[in-house]
Amino acid sequence: MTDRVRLTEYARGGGCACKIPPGELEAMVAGLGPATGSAELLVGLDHGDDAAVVRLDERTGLVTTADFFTPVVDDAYDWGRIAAANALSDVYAMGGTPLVAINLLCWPRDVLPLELAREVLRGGQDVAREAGCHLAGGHSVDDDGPKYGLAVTGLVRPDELITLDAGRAGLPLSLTKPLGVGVLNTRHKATGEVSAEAVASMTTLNRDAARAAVAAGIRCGTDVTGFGLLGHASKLARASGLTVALDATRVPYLPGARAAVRDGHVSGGTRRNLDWVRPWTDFGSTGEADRLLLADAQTSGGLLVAGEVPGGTVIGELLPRGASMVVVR
Ligand SMILES: Nc1ncnc2c1ncn2[C@@H]1O[C@H](COP(=O)(O)OP(=O)(O)OP(=O)(O)O)[C@@H](O)[C@H]1O
Ligand SMILES: [Mg+2]
Repeated sequence: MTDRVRLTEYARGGGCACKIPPGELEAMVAGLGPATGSAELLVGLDHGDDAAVVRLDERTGLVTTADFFTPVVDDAYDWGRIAAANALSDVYAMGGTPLVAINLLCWPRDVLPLELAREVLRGGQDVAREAGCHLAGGHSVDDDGPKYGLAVTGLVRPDELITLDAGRAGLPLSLTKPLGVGVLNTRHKATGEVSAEAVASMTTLNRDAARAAVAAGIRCGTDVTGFGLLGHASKLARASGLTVALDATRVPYLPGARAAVRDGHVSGGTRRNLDWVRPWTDFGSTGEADRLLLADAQTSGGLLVAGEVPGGTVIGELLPRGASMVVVR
């Protein structure tokens, strides 16, 4: 029975493309602050950073984040690994180290066998182990559709924090994973065709990229996930009060990504991302296929950082704020 299940058939939107669109999310959470706790809040809701951070002492910040989503691939073990790598990524994106995580699981127990859920959890466990992060509990709910992810707690040195608002004009922008997992996952959902490169990319931890970024003195960045490169670059530009200039010809893509766009495998989330950034983006003569690829909703994407990092690709730079907040050439 478990062999015949196609998990992506149970997903309304795939992976990070199932997120509430950026504009709607920001309207929804606007005004939820200010902070009310006793610990000093180092990173809160202000700019929509990847995680919240509170200060424990002079040298230690506590990082906390949660992420869960619908199946992006049919293979339960791979989906578990991808969801865990994606959730852990938000701690890495802040320059932190994950310490302990708990599973968040929604499962349609009348429809899908629990042994399949075990496979999902096994995938998450293996990736958490690779990250050196305890997976020590969780919460499980009977639901209409499967969803999985982690709540992760980590540590960061306050002077090594990586945030959206720390950009400076003149810094290069680097990306540490190729784009295209969104369109490849959309193709997988439609046709069953597996992209081994996409699975390998999504299950790769952002740990080494984050360590390299911190070692390089980088203090501004984020991970590229559901809002696509353009969406996350927009948030960075807005928080830092700068313009992001992207060189579309330098952006790396996974094999097959361009063909997947050509064949129409573009998720609703990706189209919404593009619509969201249009008002402040100068696309020059960039064609529609490239615009869609740059807006492609990623799941467990790479880091976008202000600086140069070993293993990353320089794809643009930060400029003083100009007429457009994002410029694509
Ligand atoms: N329901 C909510 N209440 C309060 N804040 C929220 C809520 N949902 C999202 N946020 C905040 O909005 C910002 C953007 O959320 P989003 O999930 O896109 O970030 P993220 O965790 O970096 O995403 P990803 O996992 O795709 O990298 C974050 O700062 C997040 O904490
Ligand atoms: Mg993030």
